[in-house]
Amino acid sequence: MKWKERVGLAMAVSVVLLTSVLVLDIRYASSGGRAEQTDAGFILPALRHGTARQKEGRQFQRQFLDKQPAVKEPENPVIPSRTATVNNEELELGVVASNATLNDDDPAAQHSNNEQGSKVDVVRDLLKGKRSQSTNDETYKNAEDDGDLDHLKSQFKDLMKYISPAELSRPVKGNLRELDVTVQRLRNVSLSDDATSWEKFHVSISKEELYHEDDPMIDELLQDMATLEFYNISQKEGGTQLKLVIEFAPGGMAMLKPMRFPREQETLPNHFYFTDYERHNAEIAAFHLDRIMGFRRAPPVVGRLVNMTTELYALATGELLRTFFISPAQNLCFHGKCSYYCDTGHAICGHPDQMEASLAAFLPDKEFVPRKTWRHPWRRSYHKRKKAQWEEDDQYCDQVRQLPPYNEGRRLVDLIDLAIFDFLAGNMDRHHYETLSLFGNQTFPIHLDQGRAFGRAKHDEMSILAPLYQCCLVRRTTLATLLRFHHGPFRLSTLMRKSLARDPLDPILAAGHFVAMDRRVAITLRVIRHCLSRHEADQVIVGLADWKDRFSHTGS
Ligand SMILES: Nc1ncnc2c1ncn2[C@@H]1O[C@H](COP(=O)(O)OP(=O)(O)OP(=O)(O)O)[C@@H](O)[C@H]1O
Ligand SMILES: [Mn+2]
Repeated sequence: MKWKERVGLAMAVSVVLLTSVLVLDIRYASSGGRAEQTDAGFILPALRHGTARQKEGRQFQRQFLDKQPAVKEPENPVIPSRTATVNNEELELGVVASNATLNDDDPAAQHSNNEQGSKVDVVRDLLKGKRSQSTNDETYKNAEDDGDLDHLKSQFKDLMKYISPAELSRPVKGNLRELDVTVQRLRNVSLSDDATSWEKFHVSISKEELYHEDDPMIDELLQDMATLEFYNISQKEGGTQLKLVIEFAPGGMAMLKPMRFPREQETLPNHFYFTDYERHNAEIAAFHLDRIMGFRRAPPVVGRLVNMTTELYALATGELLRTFFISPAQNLCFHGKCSYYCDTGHAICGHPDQMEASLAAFLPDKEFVPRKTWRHPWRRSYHKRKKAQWEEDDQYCDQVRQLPPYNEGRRLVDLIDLAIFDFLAGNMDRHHYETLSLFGNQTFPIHLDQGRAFGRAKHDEMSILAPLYQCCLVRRTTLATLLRFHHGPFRLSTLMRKSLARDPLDPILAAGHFVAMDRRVAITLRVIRHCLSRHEADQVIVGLADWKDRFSHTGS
């Protein structure tokens, strides 16, 4: 035998021996624990169950798991859009584009647009009254940083006559008449002394809001979700992207959305609103925004740094478990099973096994408090070439106003609140909404699923405001809130920064989003002003007559 052949033979023998050792190790492990095959190979059960074999297991995965046979092709390749221009088509606007004749010198209006010459540019110019001058972020510095509050106050003076000056300095009290109509009352339940924060949350939900302003129970719930030990995890059925249902030992559940990308990564330019990734930080920020706006219609959400080894892998079973693997960079990853982005090419990976996530408090069980799902009248087409009717018909709102439940009561104006909330957050993904059927139809829509908000800080998606500019309808209290955000001294960006600072994963948003929110407040106010230039104030501002009555009596 030649020297080269001998070396070759020796190497072949050692490969065979090494493989047998590996196989034996796995067999051994599987007799004690539950070795499971993943898409990318085997993972030692030691990782899954407790700490005894954990160190050894980690060493094993470091050494070998990335050397397993090549991973499968992604099961679910995402088909990219063919042309970038389709995006602009989606952004076409109706009534604002054709009618806007607004003009003011709000520096916040001078926003940039990456898509030169798009239809959105046209709308922006119309709203602005002249071509945007600046593409520089400096333009949108917070006013309080500049000591420039007087300048802000000089704007929208025309809108000030619909609110009282006191409403600029503190959150407005909505006209919440039925705060005492609660789950507790309608279901006739009482709480035990050792009730969990979830139980307290559930029974206190009212016909008007999910939780009461300043209720300390919400902080308790956030704290619990951020710190309590996970007891069980499973994949959330339904929905398009991966979500986990977390159960905590004392009872109580949360919906987990994992972090996929750093905060700075924006919606990919070729992604539609319906192919965009969900962002855990968007869920967190949207909860804070909803609360700051005084709606309290979004379930509480908190950020948490999750240990994937001990908190996820150790508890995963079945199909979910089989999707865990170690990446070539030695990070622990998994992808779960769902219809979008649940494959090896779009796996969620830790550093090496630490992962940020958002945890949203579960609403009460549907058996206990049933919910009704409604199709949103301003739903987008969710198709890369088709448009929805409202995108082409400026009179669309006239039809909606005829239909129950939009023909009477609060629902239509609630959807306009929701549109303003979504516009501030940049969320285009509002296809359905839910209400608690226990409370009938005259109750709020729950603000659920904000995972696709905060995707583009420099882009203002005007079409999100379609319910506002097509119906020309807004609650007086929402107008007061927007004016307060605009005038300061605590502008929306300041309030958001302060509120988000309490989250364990702060900073939650990249800086550009704070600038964007202040800018969008001003844009929304200009749209309302535009409506007021075309319609009687009583027709536009809901609750104006009531307030005038009260104001003339009390003077406050
Ligand atoms: N906090 C919650 N408590 C109870 N159920 C919830 C909660 N959040 C969401 N759900 C339910 O789970 C469903 C899916 O959640 P979500 O909409 O956030 O995920 P998604 O993947 O974005 O779904 P989709 O792709 O359908 O938009 C919701 O329609 C809702 O019925
Ligand atoms: Mn969604």
